Amino acid sequence: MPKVLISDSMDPKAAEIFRANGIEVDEKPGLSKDELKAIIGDYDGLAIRSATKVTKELLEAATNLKVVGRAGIGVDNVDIPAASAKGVVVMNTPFGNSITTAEHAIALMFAVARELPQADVSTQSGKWEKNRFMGVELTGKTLGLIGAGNIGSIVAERALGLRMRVIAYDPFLTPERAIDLGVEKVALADLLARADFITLHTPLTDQTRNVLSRENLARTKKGVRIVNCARGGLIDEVALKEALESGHVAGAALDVFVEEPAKANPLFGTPGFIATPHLGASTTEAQVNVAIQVAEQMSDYLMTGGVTNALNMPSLSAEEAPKLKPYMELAQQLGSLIGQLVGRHITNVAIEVEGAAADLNPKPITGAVLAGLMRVYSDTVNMVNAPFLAKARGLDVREVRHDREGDYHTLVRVTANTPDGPKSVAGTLFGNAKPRLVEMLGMGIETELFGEMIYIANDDAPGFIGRLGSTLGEAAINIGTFQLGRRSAGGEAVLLLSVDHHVDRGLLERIKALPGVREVKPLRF
Ligand SMILES: NC(=O)c1ccc[n+]([C@@H]2O[C@H](COP(=O)([O-])OP(=O)(O)OC[C@H]3O[C@@H](n4cnc5c(N)ncnc54)[C@H](O)[C@@H]3O)[C@@H](O)[C@H]2O)c1
Ligand SMILES: O=C(O)[C@H](O)COP(=O)(O)O
Repeated sequence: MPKVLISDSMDPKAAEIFRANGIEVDEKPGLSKDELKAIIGDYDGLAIRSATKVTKELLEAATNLKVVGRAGIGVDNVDIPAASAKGVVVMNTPFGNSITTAEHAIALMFAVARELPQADVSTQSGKWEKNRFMGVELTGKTLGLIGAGNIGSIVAERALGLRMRVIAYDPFLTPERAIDLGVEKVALADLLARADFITLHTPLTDQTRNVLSRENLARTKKGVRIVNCARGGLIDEVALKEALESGHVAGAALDVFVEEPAKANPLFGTPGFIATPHLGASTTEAQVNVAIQVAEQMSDYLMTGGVTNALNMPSLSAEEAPKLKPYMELAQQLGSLIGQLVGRHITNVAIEVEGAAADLNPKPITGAVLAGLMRVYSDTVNMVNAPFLAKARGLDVREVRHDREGDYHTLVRVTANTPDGPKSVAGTLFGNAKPRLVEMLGMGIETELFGEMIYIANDDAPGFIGRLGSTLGEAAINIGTFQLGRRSAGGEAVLLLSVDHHVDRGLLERIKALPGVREVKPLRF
């Protein structure tokens, strides 16, 4: 039974769903880094929010981990390249808390426009500072959105309802989408110069880090008010403090900080500054949404292989997964066979599908071929890390889909280009379920690929099979299956035999020494 650890506080619905899916679950929010590292090896899945840091070091200790599920959007607390290299799927719930976070941004915009938190503290301390708190209206003001994705779009819609004018800087926003949203797409410099309010809704990346840098803050309109419900690190906090103190920035409301938990921060105590402790997603509705989604997605993956909202693997729905499963098994076997036949000499690989296979999502098939192929480099390779490993090795991968149907109702062919020319293997499914090799190096041969096998290329000549049988018999090696393919009578032939025992180097040398043998390789599936 797979085991999942929930290491951040999460709605109880998550644990209920894991249990209902037959998954054992432990809820241990608030563990220290070392405590988490000490137990992570026991778990197949890790469900987190933003507090748990999934570092390379933690992943190294996570010897059984298959999936990290983020109940929320931002995954900057997960080392995705390290997870991918380890073959761990990372998934998030990209929509579950968008409305809630957009509402928090709007709430902070009002709060900063009318200094609501400051007025609350003053009033409750017995002062009646009616003249101190002179705010501004939102109506008619220009709101500058930096990032117009899921959350930014909802903020835009709400702001238009408040009769604001909305301009947006987002290099990936298409002109059509901007028209749909009712926003004006602008360059960053234009946004900085024109916005009365700026709200940030981008992930933290190398391109967005410090997007409100000291220089860019200086380019903003005097009296601008700034809201950040996206990520700390998008704004230079020290420069923002100075801009608030000088009065260039009239107010700023931040939900997120460079360092979290933000127990101390240069901005704390600065006039015009409002802080919330990363509450953007903290509503009952959003937390129920993301808990349900993450538990369902992780359960699908652990129990059926279905993949939804993964950041390092193509999606595979729970409906597709059972249909694709035998294909992935076949694809992995073909990749493994070609890898074992040609070793590390492959420069590029083509994965062709025809017949029924051509109607399927090709990505999982490609991933499975690469997972088999890349075994020549690493024993720990799987569908998640194989494409990354292939890329790192400079392997060029091509997917080809044929509409034609050949001799088989469904076929997957893998062709590797090597310095000795192209080498290919092909397989089908018997009864839509059982993988079978049907072609090898241009010759028809029909066999299952399993356990320990021996591949022999030889000259098709009388007496060879008898001599091979005797050689194996003398070594007490029992033959399980025996399949022969040949290009033409008396020409080049291939043999694939499964054996019940491990074949040592000495025996392989004796087979190689038999008359007519061109090549011998042990295979393992
Ligand atoms: N405070 C919270 O509790 C909270 C809650 C939810 C999400 N978030 C954060 O909000 C952010 C946005 O979430 P989302 O769901 O809208 O994400 P999204 O992926 O839907 O949208 C992000 C947008 O940023 C744009 N973008 C990317 N690079 C950019 C750049 N260099 N300049 C300008 N725009 C750029 C993208 O094109 C995209 O449209 C994420 O960082 C997420 O982690 C915070
Ligand atoms: O990216 C997100 O989804 C938010 O930052 C929410 O973070 P949280 O789950 O820690 O509240």
